Amino acid sequence: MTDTSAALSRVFCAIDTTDLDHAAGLAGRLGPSLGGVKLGLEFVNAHGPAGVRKVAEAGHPIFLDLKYHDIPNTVAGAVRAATGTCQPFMLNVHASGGRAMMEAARDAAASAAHAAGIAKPLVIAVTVLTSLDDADLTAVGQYGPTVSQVVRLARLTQDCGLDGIVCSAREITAVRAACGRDFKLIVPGIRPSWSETGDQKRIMTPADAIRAGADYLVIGRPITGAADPAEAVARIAAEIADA
Ligand SMILES: O=C(O)c1cc(=O)[nH]c(=O)n1[C@@H]1O[C@H](COP(=O)(O)O)[C@@H](O)[C@H]1O
Repeated sequence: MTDTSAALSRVFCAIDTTDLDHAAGLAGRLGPSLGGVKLGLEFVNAHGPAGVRKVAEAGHPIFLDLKYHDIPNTVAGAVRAATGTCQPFMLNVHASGGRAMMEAARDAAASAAHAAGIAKPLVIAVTVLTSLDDADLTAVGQYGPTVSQVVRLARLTQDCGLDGIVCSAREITAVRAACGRDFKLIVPGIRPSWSETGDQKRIMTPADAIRAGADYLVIGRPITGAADPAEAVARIAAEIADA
């Protein structure tokens, strides 16, 4: 990849904050080529759908990251409500919520988007959080290397008719082999060599993750915690463009 605009279009910036003005201002400063903005539990619990709509005024597609994990009826209701009020480009559930829950989420997103006359959001499923490693999985009773659990949940997600998954860059090759090229892979746990790891355990650099086959990278603190977030984004785009 040689074009920095194309590189930037693969990046969703995770804006995890309770400060509405900061979030909206940051979204406006990150440039029109940015793939999108991810808003999650911290921001949405503080500001709700009205806050999401405010940040969306910057013009970026919104990844609504609320990681739904509940009984099918409850998740369907949440997805229906969120699709109408937040009009996200993409939203997520936990794959470990199971088949009926994922199918309910898929159908709710489609029917709510149809009713609102908007495009159906991509519905994706989180496999194994990037903050977990093999030992953490074993501690919660899930044995076997993390990659096996990710591939198992990726196959189930695809079989339920969802659009893709969230996984770490380390599982991309195995998931591509199992699920093919068209299944969307959204990849957090991205750490440029110049950034701090923090609570993430399964990490990779932006360039290596794109090289491995990620569709979108989700990057938060390396951008939002930088002295100059726009400069950090430009640096990441240049690294990806060189990949
Ligand atoms: O679904 C997600 O977005 C997600 C899944 C996952 O396995 N790991 C993960 O880090 N995320 C989110 O991706 C973002 C990563 O942020 P940073 O660690 O600051 O780059 C956070 O907002 C997380 O909530």
